[in-house]
Amino acid sequence: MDLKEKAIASLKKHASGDAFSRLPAALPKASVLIPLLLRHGKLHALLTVRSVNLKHHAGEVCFPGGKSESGDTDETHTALREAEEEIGLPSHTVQVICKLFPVLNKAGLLITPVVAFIESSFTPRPNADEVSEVFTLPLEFFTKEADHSCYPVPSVFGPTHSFMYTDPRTGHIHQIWGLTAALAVTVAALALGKKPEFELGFDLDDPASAFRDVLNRRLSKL
Ligand SMILES: CC(C)(COP(=O)(O)O)[C@@H](O)C(=O)NCCC(=O)NCCSC(=O)CC(=O)O
Ligand SMILES: Nc1ncnc2c1ncn2[C@@H]1O[C@H](COP(=O)(O)O)[C@@H](OP(=O)(O)O)[C@H]1O
Ligand SMILES: [Mg+2]
Repeated sequence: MDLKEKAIASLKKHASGDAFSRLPAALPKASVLIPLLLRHGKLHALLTVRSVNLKHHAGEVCFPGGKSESGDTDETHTALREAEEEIGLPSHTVQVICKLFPVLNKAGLLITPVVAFIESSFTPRPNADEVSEVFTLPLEFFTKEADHSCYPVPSVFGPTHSFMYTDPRTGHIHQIWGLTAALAVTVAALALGKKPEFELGFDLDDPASAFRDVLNRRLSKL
């Protein structure tokens, strides 16, 4: 099996399917697309920098995504629609792999991560109202200790991870932290089948249990 097939097989083992479809319907929902691509023979992930003019998370690094709208058929539809709106990613060129476990953010938004492969040749067309920059980086970056730090402040699960990534293409230094870092670390560990050099915070063989526990704990406090 090649790198991409291995990643797909490994990610599919952790697909949440519709296991979370019976959660309280009233919870506001959002989706993020975690776009993976092959570049120079390695798995990469695509991230965006949010416009500084946005009301929430201005200037922060995040995956393409956003809130569910009434016309969306499901969480995957939301992720693909948002990615098309934000970075001009044509939905028909995206190979959706799976949905992962949803996470509840601090604002009480239930966020479903949708993992997908996009074409290596994709050229982003950022919508300047929402996205100021798009960049890709090797997925294995999120398994290394070198540019990683950890704060003892609870995030989605375990402590808050933070990474400083210097994009060799632009020289820009990006901080990737909190929710986005937690998702990136998870997908890197699952897709590469590799424990990070730092404490992951959950069992790589059974991440679903850890995510379910965290979600139930958060839901019980609502
Ligand atoms: C997917 C969102 C939650 C909603 O999309 P929208 O704002 O409508 O485009 C998006 O805001 C998002 O991905 N936010 C997180 C960005 C991030 O990871 N920032 C750094 C850490 S903040 C954090 O982790 C706190 C939290 O959200 O619980
Ligand atoms: N055309 C537009 N111009 C400016 N802001 C927009 C916009 N379309 C959406 N937004 C804002 O962009 C943010 C992300 O939207 P989405 O959920 O569609 O990704 C939201 O703001 P907030 O930062 O207040 O959440 C939303 O109000
Ligand atoms: Mg958005």
